[in-house]
Amino acid sequence: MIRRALLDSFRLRLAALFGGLFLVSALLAAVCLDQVLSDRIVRDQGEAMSSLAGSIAKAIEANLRERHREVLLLAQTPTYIRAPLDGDDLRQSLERTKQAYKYYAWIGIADAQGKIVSAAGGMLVGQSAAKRPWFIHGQHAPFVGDIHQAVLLAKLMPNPSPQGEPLRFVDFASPVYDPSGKLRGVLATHALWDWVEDIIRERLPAQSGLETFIVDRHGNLLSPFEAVGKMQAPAPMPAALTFRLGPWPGGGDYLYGESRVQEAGLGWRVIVRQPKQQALATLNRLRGALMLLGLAASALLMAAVYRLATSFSRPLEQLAGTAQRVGGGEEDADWAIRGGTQELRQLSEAMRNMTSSLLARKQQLADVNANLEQMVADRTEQLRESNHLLLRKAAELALQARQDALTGLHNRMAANEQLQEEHLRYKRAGAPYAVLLLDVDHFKRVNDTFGHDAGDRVLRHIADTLRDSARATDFVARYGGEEFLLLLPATDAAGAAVLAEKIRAAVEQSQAPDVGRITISIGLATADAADAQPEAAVKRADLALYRAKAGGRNRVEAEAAS
Ligand SMILES: Nc1nc2c(ncn2[C@@H]2O[C@H](COP(=O)(O)OP(=O)(O)OP(=O)(O)O)[C@@H](O)[C@H]2O)c(=O)[nH]1
Repeated sequence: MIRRALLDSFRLRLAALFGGLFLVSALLAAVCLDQVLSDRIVRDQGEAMSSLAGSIAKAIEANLRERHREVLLLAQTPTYIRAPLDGDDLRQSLERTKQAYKYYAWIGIADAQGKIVSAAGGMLVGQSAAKRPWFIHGQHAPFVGDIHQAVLLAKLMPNPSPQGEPLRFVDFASPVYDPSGKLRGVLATHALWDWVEDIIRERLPAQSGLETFIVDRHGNLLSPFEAVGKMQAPAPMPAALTFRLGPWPGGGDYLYGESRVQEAGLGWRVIVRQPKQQALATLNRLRGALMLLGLAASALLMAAVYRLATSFSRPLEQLAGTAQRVGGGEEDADWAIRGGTQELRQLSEAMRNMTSSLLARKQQLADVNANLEQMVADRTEQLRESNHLLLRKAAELALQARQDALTGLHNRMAANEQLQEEHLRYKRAGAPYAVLLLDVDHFKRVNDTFGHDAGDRVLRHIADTLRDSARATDFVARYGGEEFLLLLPATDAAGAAVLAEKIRAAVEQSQAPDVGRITISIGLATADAADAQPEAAVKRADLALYRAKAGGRNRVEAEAAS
């Protein structure tokens, strides 16, 4: 998750992209540079080695030339031309010459037959040099002999070399003539090979890692001694070349420079070599330095890009944070950003405007919603009131439907419903009920005599009287025309008869409006277990009423006993 978050970061991605690109560029540049530098370094190193070889060759040449000239000049001095060859003058000259140059191992003179007649330190005097090359060639012309091991001198000279290196010499010889030009003898010196070694040492520090070889014209190694006879020298380079990078006979790759010793026709070559690996060490170091430089520069660039990207991304993060706060309900969040480019400031301004616009619309919507809610509440209240009114009206209507308009008593429909209820209660609980059916006597005459309105008033008077006489639990209804019904719950026939008589008497004794005295007839019946419907009791009460009418009116008549 953390890694994903890191990779998701704008600044890290940008820094990695630029750092990576730079690193790849640096690597490509390093590869190209490597090729160029590699050629350049090989050339410089090769030329340096060639130059070193040249410097050594020149020093050898100069020395050879000097020794050669010294012998030549000595042979032309008067002492050598005129003095006896075995005389003191000549011997002293030989001694002085030997002492003047430390590498002279031997200096002496042989007569025309090759017999050594004088020498510094008296060495080899009396011995024959007739077969020595220096004598053979030196009779005719100045001679410089190739390096050779001591033949005659070896037995006479101590060898200081701890490695057992034999004494080796380079011979210089010159013919000695008398004033008439006749050969008197041959003057010769044997110079120790050490002078060559010293020249090399002077020019080549021991720790340089460079090796120097001297090769004769036959390709044989002359120096160093350890390599003589064990190592082969590479073939001479073409004149156009001064150095070469390649295999060395016998193994290994080397960079080596070569120079020829031009003096005395010896045909020596001086070769300075270095293992290829070592020669290219500078390149390797340079390569490492370049890599390090590339890496360091990449890291620096990444840091710089990271800083730059941070300055770009921080305002964006600020905007994202503000957007989150606005989303979370902080409507007055500040959209201002610190720093950033013109485009980011434009974005910030646009976000601020968009938020303001959205918030204004949200407020409008809230207002509309609030109005709507108020409207719904108002409508609901109106509906509730209408409903209430409707229910009240319905109740009133229901009441009216069961009320007699003239007397205010229950009407026939209400009486029938009440009878049904009471009959069910009777069936269920066994509580008996009684029914009184009342009819105004000769009511037609009232109407006829006093008018219909007076008749109505009489009916209202009788209703009042019934209301006053009956118990609160009794049900009084106008059953039709001038006929009334009383339903008496929990009342037996005797109780009902008492009430009926009380009512009858009350009506008779009352003064009806306009009319004065008025009477009523009453039929009485009680519920019977055999009654399937309450109408049966009403029917029986009606029969009793009929009998009361027939019996003379103003009386109570109970149902006939069954
Ligand atoms: N004023 C008035 N008269 C009514 C009303 N209902 C019925 N009547 C009258 O009551 C009279 C009933 O007369 P009848 O049925 O002949 O009986 P009666 O005259 O009372 O005679 P008996 O019942 O035999 O004593 C009729 O003339 C009806 O018009 C009413 O609401 N108001």
